[in-house]
Amino acid sequence: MTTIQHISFEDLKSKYQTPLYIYDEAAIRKQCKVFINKFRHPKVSSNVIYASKAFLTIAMAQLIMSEGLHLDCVSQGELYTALKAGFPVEKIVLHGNNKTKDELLMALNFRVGTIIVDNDYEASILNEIVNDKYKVSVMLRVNPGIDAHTHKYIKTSTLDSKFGMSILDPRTKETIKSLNDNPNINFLGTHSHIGSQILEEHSFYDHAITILKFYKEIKELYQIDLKAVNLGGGFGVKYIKSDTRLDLNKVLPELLEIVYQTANSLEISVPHVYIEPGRSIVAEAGYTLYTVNQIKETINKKKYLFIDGAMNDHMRTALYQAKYDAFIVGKEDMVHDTTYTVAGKACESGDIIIEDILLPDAKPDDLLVVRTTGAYHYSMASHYNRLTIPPVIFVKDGQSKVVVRKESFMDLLSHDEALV
Ligand SMILES: Cc1ncc(COP(=O)(O)O)c(C=O)c1O
Ligand SMILES: N[C@@H](CCCC[NH3+])C(=O)O
Repeated sequence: MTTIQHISFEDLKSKYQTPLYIYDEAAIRKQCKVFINKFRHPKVSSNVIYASKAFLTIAMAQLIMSEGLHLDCVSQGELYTALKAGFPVEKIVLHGNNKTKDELLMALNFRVGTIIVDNDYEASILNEIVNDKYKVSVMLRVNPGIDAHTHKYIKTSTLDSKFGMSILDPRTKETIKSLNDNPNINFLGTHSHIGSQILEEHSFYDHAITILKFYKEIKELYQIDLKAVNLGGGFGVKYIKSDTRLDLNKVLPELLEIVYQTANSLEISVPHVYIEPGRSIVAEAGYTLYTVNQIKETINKKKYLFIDGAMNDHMRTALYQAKYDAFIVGKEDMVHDTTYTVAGKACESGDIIIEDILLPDAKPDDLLVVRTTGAYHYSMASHYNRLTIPPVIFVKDGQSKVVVRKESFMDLLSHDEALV
């Protein structure tokens, strides 16, 4: 792979320098279409909401809008980006486990489509501030206690999780009742998300069944037939060759079929189903292009390949010990017989991009492309050591377009105030 969308990595380097986040726009669009076309069922209505935390810029919000997905925002910043992009407000879902009253008011003022309430305290604030001028749709985030097989930092559904209210907690049902009874709220149902980068399809099915059983309890207790269910995201992607990609063509329709069958057998209404994928829309469409700066061998013969980026633009290895695949441009067909640890410029021993990867013999000025960096890379980037955050480009049909321009040192200083 020496080109991407018919453009060579060398040309991208000459035009934009490195490090550089590159998105294959066609690949993102293709993935959106997979979700839109496969998350369908003749008897179940459904929508796909893109979880913007994975990667959001104005251009990305516009892409998502043009593909017809809804948008999940978890902060005022994400919400503001979406609104600036012209995203239809009724298709925006506001999340967050720790929303301030200001955030809730902002959501109400802008008439955001749906607010997902995290807990009973937040529900009490919302119950107070809604009014009869605008009947907002609301869901409650619940925690079904599904132990998904993924890194502990990206599990979200254990009983002591900071997100949502446990379905085993009696206060959860009371909160649902209070929201449902509020005449200024259109209470839709529950939201739950079992974690991220889940590669076992059964976790998704068990999740749906558990939630629908909870819906049955709500119906029996309060005679409330909940209208909708949001089953979150978490669809795993392929980072390295040994990962088996989740088969979305199978999982997405199957999930709706399971909702349909389970609702019927429990004798509850079949709810409208939302899902909220983030990573699976963008991860594999993204690449980070670096230039090899130095190669260093330790006394123990460990070989470091120092690139011109850092953990700042690639946080997931330091944070989750995530594994990545990479290649050296123009050397893809050479023998891969040297083990390198790819590391960056940050002043941290944990500043590792890839630990132990087999590559061909590398030289300074080689271009290194790290694959599958489209999700939670740009969005988690930092300015540690006052490094600038790389620009972001979209490529498609031989054309490249800057969607986030290169930061300058002046940008870095733009919020500083001098002492004297
Ligand atoms: C509430 C919620 N929805 C959606 C997502 C998106 O998850 P993913 O990027 O794994 O699809 C997350 C992140 O884990 C989340 O916390
Ligand atoms: N940031 C995480 C996933 C986000 C989880 C959101 N609840 C990652 O990079 O894998």
